[in-house]
Amino acid sequence: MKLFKETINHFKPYWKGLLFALICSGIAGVFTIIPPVLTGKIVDLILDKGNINRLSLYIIGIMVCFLFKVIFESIQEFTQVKIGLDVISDMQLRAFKKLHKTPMSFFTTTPRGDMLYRLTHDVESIQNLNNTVIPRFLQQIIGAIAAFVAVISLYWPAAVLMLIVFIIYLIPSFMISKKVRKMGAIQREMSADMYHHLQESIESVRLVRTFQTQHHEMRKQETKLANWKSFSIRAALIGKFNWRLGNVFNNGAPGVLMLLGGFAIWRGDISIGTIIACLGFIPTMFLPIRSLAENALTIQQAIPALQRIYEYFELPSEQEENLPLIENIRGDIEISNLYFRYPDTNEDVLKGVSLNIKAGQHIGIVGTSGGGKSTLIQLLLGLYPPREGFITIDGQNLKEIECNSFRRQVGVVSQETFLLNSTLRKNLLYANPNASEKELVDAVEAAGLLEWVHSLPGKFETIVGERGLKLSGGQRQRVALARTILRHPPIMIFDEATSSLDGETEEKVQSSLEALIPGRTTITIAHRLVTVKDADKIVLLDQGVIAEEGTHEELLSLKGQYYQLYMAQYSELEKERVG
Ligand SMILES: Nc1ncnc2c1ncn2[C@@H]1O[C@H](COP(=O)(O)OP(=O)(O)OP(=O)(O)O)[C@@H](O)[C@H]1O
Repeated sequence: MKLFKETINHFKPYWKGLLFALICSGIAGVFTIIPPVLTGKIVDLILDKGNINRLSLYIIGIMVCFLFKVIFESIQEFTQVKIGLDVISDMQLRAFKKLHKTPMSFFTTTPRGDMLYRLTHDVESIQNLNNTVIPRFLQQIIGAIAAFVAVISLYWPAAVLMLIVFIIYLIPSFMISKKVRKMGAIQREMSADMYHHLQESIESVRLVRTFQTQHHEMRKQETKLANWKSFSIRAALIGKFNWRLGNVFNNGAPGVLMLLGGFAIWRGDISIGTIIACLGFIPTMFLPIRSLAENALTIQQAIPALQRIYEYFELPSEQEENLPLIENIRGDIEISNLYFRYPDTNEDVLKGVSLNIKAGQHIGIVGTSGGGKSTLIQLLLGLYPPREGFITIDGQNLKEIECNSFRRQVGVVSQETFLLNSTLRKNLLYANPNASEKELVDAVEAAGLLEWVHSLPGKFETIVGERGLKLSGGQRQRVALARTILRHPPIMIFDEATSSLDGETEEKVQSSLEALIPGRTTITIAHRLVTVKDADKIVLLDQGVIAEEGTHEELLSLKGQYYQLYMAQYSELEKERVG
């Protein structure tokens, strides 16, 4: 019922077009019932040896009716297919928008294959239903109603008899359809699971080859395929049985009608022409159920697909709508008594973290692996809400402002740089499509990439990413850096931005970064302490707690964890210096 209501809501904006389609279908229905009536009249005319001139008139009448039927049915079908496609596009866009608003926790707990399957295969099966079954079904239903009305007016007992046959067929057909629908839902879940496994295997091909787990992956896919196949065969068999049942009733109905009709003719209640006209209506009356049975699989696939798409409409949103925007931020950040644990876990990753960052300050965050550094940044970006505590930006609680308006003013460079399968220019301008050519060149120069770009045959138009030029780790990070520069963000975050670079490249990128820092609030996460040595304040995060805090010199003089780490990383260097 909910499914039905939701679907109706999607069609509401297109009610005018639907009404037009319905009118066309009604007109086509009228042209459907005239030919069998005329056929009956022709039979009676021939048997009574009546006026032969009327015979040609009736035949022309039948031909004209068929012509108009086809014209109106085509207009109706086209209108409905168009509306259906509009509705499907709306649905897909709504699901897509919802995904972009949903909390990050959804992405960490939902397989990517499942999301893609819903937005592609599920939408496709709804499309199949829309393009082929629904427009014809409307014609068939209207045709069947018109035929039923015509039979009532010709010889009502025939109409009652057809109704009884119809109901007898509907009961088993309904029960089988219910079963097929349930099976259809399971079948789609199985397909989505296979799709997810395929996608994961392809994405992790390097890992699979390195660990030589091809056989394991293949066996897994084979088992999934075998289960899916045997289940699909059962579903198809049951679906086909429904269709055969429809055929039995469709072919048996004329026999029953002829029995009743023959008796009525013998008693002189009706003419032979009348019963022939009634017989002519049987295929039209049975067409909707036959086509339902024939398209059972398409329908049964589309219903769970619709359900699966609708599930996405109900996903929670990251934030409520219409929160105030934050513009032109200065960059004051206050993190107060932050507690956080990831969804579906029961241990806090951050345990009472407090940190005050003044606009324009450079803060370094260091600490042991798994200490919660990246998590803190994710919370700062509003990607996860804290369990306790709060974060303010220029004095405004992050929870109470539209996070996207804040994120637009933050530049993040992390270890992972995602490149679009497009030109270098498009990849760079992704952060700021309105940047001028000069800004683009300046940003690339600041990131130390200009020389490299000029050495490329296609310069800025070189395709990079998935199917283009493969960039080294250092080049990728510098592209990410240039992107951030193009955005002129008042807040910048570097999360291990230089960790995958060799010493010489790191130095170059580091000096590019340092040139950007003055005047902006900057947070640098680093394992190599030398990266944050010059920061205004360094925070050592250990197991979700700020263990030490101060400048490089202050922390060294504490002779605590920072000192230990520093000595471990640079003891050789220090020894040399002291020596
Ligand atoms: N999506 C997640 N779901 C559950 N736990 C997570 C998730 N992401 C991280 N964690 C856990 O949270 C803890 C902190 O991780 P985080 O990535 O913040 O540490 P980090 O200090 O940045 O580590 P590293 O220096 O190794 O990058 C770790 O114990 C990690 O296992």
